Amino acid sequence: MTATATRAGLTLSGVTLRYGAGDTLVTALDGVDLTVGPGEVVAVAGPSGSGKSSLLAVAGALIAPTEGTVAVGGADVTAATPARRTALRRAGIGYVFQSANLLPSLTARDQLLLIAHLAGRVTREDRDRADGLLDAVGMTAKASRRPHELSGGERQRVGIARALMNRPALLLADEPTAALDQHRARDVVALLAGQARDRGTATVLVTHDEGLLGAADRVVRIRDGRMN
Ligand SMILES: Nc1ncnc2c1ncn2[C@@H]1O[C@H](COP(=O)(O)OP(=O)(O)OP(=O)(O)O)[C@@H](O)[C@H]1O
Repeated sequence: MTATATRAGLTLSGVTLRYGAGDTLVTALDGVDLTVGPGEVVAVAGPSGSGKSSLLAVAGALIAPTEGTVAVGGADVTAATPARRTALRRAGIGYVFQSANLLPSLTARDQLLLIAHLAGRVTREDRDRADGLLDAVGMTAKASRRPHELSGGERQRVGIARALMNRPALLLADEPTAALDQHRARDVVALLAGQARDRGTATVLVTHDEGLLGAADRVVRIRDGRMN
C-alpha cells in the first residue's frame, strides 16, 4: 500500500447490509455514509442490535455490503476479488477485539512478531518495530511475559501494539474495554486514541460505554442501521 493510499483512511458510501431474505430479512445497515480521516478517532455508539458489529464487519472487509462501497486506505474493497480483499485486510487493517485474543504460549514481544514468524522471516526492522510499539504502549518491562502473567489492561495494550504492527491505514476496535474496569478502560482508550493520532491511523471505536466517548474526535450514533 502506498503512502498516498494510506492517508485516505476509511470511506463508506451508501452502505446497506441486509441479512436473510423474505420474512427473515433484516436491514442491519441502511444507507450509511462515513468517512474517517487519517489519525482521526471516531467512536460509534448505539443500542444493542443497532448495527455496530455489522458496521465493523463491513468496514473490515469481512462482509461485503448488499449495496454501497467501502474504501480502505484509498483502495475500493467492495470491487476487489476475494483474494485481493484478503490481502487488503491483512495489509491495511488492524483489529482490536473485546479481549486481546493473545496466544497463550507466546511472550508479549512474540505476539507482535508472529506474522513475521509465519511468513518465515523476522528482520531486524520487525524486531525494532515491535520493541518501539511495546515501548509506546508502556510494556517494555513486561515484553517477555506470557498473557497469563499480564493483567487484562496490559493484555489489551499488547493487543493494541499488535494491531499497529503492520502500519494499518485503519484500526477497528470492537468494545476493546469490555473486560476492564472503568479506570483501566479509560487508560486503554486514551492509549488507543493517542497512538492512532500519532501514527495517522484512521480509527473506529465501537463502545457501549458513554464515559469513553470523550476520548474520540467525533462520535457517531447508530440506530436501526441508520447513522446520524
Ligand atoms: N448473521 C446474521 N443474520 C441475521 N441477522 C443478523 C446477523 N447478524 C446480525 N443480525 C441482525 O442485524 C442487526 C444488527 O446487528 P449487530 O450485531 O450489527 O448490532 P450491534 O449494534 O453490534 O449489537 P450489540 O451491541 O448487541 O452487539 C440486528 O437486528 C441483528 O439481529
